[in-house]
Amino acid sequence: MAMDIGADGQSHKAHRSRHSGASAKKKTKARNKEHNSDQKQQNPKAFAFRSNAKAKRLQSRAVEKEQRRLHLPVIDRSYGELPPFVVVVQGPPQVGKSLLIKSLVKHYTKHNLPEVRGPITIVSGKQRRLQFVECRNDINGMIDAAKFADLALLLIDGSYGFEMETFEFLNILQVHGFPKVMGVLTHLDKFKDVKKLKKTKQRLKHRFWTEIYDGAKLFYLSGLIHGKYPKREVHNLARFISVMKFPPLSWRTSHPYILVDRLEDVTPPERLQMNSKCDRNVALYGYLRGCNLKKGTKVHIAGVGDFSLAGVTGLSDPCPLPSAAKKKGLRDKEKLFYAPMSGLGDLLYDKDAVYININDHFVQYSKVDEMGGTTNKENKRDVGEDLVKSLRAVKSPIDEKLEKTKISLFSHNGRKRRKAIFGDGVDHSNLKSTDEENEGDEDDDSDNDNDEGENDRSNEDNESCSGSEFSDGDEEDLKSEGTVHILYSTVHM
Ligand SMILES: Nc1nc2c(ncn2[C@@H]2O[C@H](COP(=O)(O)OP(=O)(O)OP(=O)(O)O)[C@@H](O)[C@H]2O)c(=O)[nH]1
Repeated sequence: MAMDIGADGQSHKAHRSRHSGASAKKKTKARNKEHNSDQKQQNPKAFAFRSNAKAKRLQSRAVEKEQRRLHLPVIDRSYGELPPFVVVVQGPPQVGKSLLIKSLVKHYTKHNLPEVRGPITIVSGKQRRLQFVECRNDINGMIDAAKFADLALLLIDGSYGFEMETFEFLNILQVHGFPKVMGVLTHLDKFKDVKKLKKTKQRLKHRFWTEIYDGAKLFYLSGLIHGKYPKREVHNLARFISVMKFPPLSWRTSHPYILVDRLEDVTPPERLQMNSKCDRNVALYGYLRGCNLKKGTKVHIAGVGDFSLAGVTGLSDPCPLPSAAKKKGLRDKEKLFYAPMSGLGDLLYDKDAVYININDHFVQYSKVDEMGGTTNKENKRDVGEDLVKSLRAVKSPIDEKLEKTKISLFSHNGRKRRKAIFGDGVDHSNLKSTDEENEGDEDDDSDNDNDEGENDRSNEDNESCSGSEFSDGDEEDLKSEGTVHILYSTVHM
């Protein structure tokens, strides 16, 4: 035993640490803990990873970085306003493709789409336009869609599971550069059991991931509300599409291609009359993507064949991006759309005409009383109203009527009456004699009779020549006299 002897001569016992008992145990525990933690904090990076998932993530990131370094950077050659991105909606029959496009169009434009036909272009943001296309369910339709899709929305019937169409389309996408893909599960309202629904969602998600890649986005549409997808879910899906990035696909950036959203047969009618099976001239309209298209290059029209271009013309943008960049978001006025094949907005463009479709219940005519006058105060007939009414009741087109018309240059009767009526609704027959003018007054009455529903031939003629004042009797007279009829049916709107 050691003994210290102090200056005062007293001896002190050295401290003996306790080896047993509660306090000894406590101390040993604390010492061990300290020792362990010291070891842990020694440069943890120098040793193996601690979290499995984290290591996996780090590794895949490192590989990705390495791959990016090995590849040439993708150069986006596009300049100016980008053409709309194409969103292809694909899925087996009756899965809800049309309904989804209608819901998305309604979300973006606040307009109801009567039917989905051809590409539908909409302005979805200040810098972005989208073109929705429904993918046909045959192999050719899928191949075509894979060629122009920037994003493919794969619709899957959740209550049924994956179907062949989805796998086929995925395989086709593989060989076309694989654009962005997003899955959408529908018909989930058919599950009554919540547990089963949850399990099915999980199962389908993992199946989807094995087909595409781990973490591929799968969207759930829980069911229908008043025959439409819930607004909140459509809104979320639309947000995803709006912020999605579309990296350029290398083959596409080096080849010009057009998704045709309108076509028009511009073959001269005379050529058609001579031979109904003659070669046609067709004008195709659409946004040019990829690179520049030159006149004279050969083009391939999917499903039709190879052709040489007769000409290329730059047209004004039918669905331009909003110009002012002041406010955040889009004002309602700027939410534009263009869907010439679907009849959205009841507006249809043609090369030389614009057709406006107005539903019957929006059109109101003032009533015509039995005496032929209108019931309004001034007792005047509106020229425009007559014009529209006569056009609505036309039973055969003008070319058919012209075919039936006979022209004789010399009249037997010296007292003939000429009337040249033009489609602008104005009677140009100012050369009438006085007695003819009197007859004209009578004509007014008989014309009104026609309006009340007489369906004889002269009535048809009257209607076609838009604003004519001929009565039945007069028409017969004219025929027998062989007067030349000049009919123009141009309508200025
Ligand atoms: N219960 C239920 N019905 C749905 C759902 N989605 C779509 N439908 C219905 O399924 C039917 C078919 O919808 P469409 O949008 O015409 O399907 P589609 O894929 O365009 O059909 P095709 O053009 O024939 O291939 C419609 O009657 C929809 O109301 C859903 O999530 N739940």
